[in-house]
Amino acid sequence: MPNLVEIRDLHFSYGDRSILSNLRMDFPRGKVIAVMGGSGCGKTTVLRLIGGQIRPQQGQVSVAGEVVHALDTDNLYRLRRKMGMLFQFGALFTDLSVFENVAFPLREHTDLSEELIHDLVLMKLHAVGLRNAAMLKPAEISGGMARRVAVARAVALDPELIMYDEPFAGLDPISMGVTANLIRKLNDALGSTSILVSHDVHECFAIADHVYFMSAGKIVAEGTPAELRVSADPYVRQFVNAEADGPVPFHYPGRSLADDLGLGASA
Ligand SMILES: Nc1ncnc2c1ncn2[C@@H]1O[C@H](COP(=O)(O)OP(=O)(O)OP(=O)(O)O)[C@@H](O)[C@H]1O
Repeated sequence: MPNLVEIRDLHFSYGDRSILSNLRMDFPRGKVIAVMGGSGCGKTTVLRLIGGQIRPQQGQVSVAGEVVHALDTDNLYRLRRKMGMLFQFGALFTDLSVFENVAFPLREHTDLSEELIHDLVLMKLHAVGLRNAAMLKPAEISGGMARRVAVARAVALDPELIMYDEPFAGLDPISMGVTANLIRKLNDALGSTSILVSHDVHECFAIADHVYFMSAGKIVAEGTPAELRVSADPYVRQFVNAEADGPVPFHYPGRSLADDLGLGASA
């Protein structure tokens, strides 16, 4: 099957508040796919559905041919071992060294010997350029370096699927570029599939094979970065050009300013 992850006819709500509706997405093997959209449009919710942390009310998510929410707990854990996740802000365990942070998933999910864990951790840290920082604590490294450690931890188990939730948030432009290149390089070196949730048009367009744009829980546009750069779609234009107003309004919906100022219909 060419797609590692497939989402079909997916509906999800928190209580009676609809978050995602009628979602259809493909994540082909070996590719880096970006999921972009404004705050609160449901991007993280998509990642949580893929990881099986929450269940859809309708439709399905399949990963490597298995329907995620149809699995029992043991099989869900087995499937999750194929997934690496970099959480928003890539939080590290502050009281563990860089080495121990990357070793953590290996200790949690495998019975590998201490010697093998040592070598695997150093190889992952080498891949992100931080082998020589192994013994430092998170407080002793920069924010950009910390993000690279979080990337090394996300790929510690050589996952088939790597999910990055806002990997560029809070980084300076140079660290952003470094992190983006790393995501692409690791995806290709490991032969994995990466899903990149982000607001950052520049970095996503630089490394993604395919981009989905979401708004209010729906896919409103998709394509390769090259296609989207020349798209006339107003939503894509607004997002790519970072315009305050467009199909996504700047103002929270409600009464007009004239009404609030008591200026009446003539104003
Ligand atoms: N546990 C929850 N209970 C109720 N509503 C929630 C819960 N988690 C998220 N939401 C709501 O679901 C919507 C989608 O959230 P989600 O985190 O998927 O958005 P997002 O696109 O990832 O946003 P951001 O880019 O700001 O992280 C938001 O309106 C949020 O308030």
